[in-house]
Amino acid sequence: MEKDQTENSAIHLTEDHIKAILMDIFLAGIDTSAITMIWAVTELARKPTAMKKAQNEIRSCVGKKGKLTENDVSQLKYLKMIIKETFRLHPPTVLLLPREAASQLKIGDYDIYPRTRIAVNVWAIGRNPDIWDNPEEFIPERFIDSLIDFKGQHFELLPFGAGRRICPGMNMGTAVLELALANLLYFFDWKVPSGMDIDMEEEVSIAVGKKEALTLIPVKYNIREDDETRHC
Ligand code: HEM
Repeated sequence: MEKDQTENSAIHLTEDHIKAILMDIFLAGIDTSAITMIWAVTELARKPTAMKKAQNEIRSCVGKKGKLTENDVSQLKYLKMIIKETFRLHPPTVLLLPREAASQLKIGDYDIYPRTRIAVNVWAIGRNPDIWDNPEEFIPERFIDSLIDFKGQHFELLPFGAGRRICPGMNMGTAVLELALANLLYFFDWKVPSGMDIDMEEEVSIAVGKKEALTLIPVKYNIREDDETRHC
């Protein structure tokens, strides 16, 4: 970045800018994606039918190629539903970033005065029974015929926020998640150790992750002779 700077650059970046950009990527970008990945695998481990369905989709798409690319991932419809459903139940930034009312307004029965700090509880919105059927249950299929997406246009599902302060790393975060999750599901079957219950307690912090580490046994998937590469 520093090397690309010239006298005539439209934007002049100092070393402090570069440090801040890197800090943003590490603080805002890594925990959130890692936490979402852990919740997705946790939910799938608790719902083996959904895990199997996702693996069938991925394996029949990749076939004997033995390698997943971003092009493959763009075709994986069920995987994308799993990610949406994970964001609904486990948005890592549960209260988004705080807002401040610029002027007097009314939200429902509440009068909000200027400069009031407002937190949007997207965790609660994602579990609101007035919006979602069986809200506590992990059901990726609920998105089959639904137009609801998480890009800030549908207020039922706001894991990345909305408006001018929407997460600028949304596309990168989603791409990383899709590719990493697809790889984990393609290369391994995941078993819950016998006699172990999966704990769902959350660890309250800026990004809300799983309190207890997730322990699963990976079983390497062997590509079969009859696996065909289908263009999915
Ligand atoms: C699963 C992945 C991610 C989730 C769920 C997520 C979620 C969020 C949320 C909810 C906000 C606040 C938006 C609001 O209040 O309206 C935010 C802000 C932000 N995110 Fe992300 N994020 C993710 C990945 C990333 C990545 C990969 C980067 C950078 C590489 C990133 C950089 C940022 C930055 C810089 C802000 C502050 C933006 C501002 O204040 O204007 N995020 N993110």
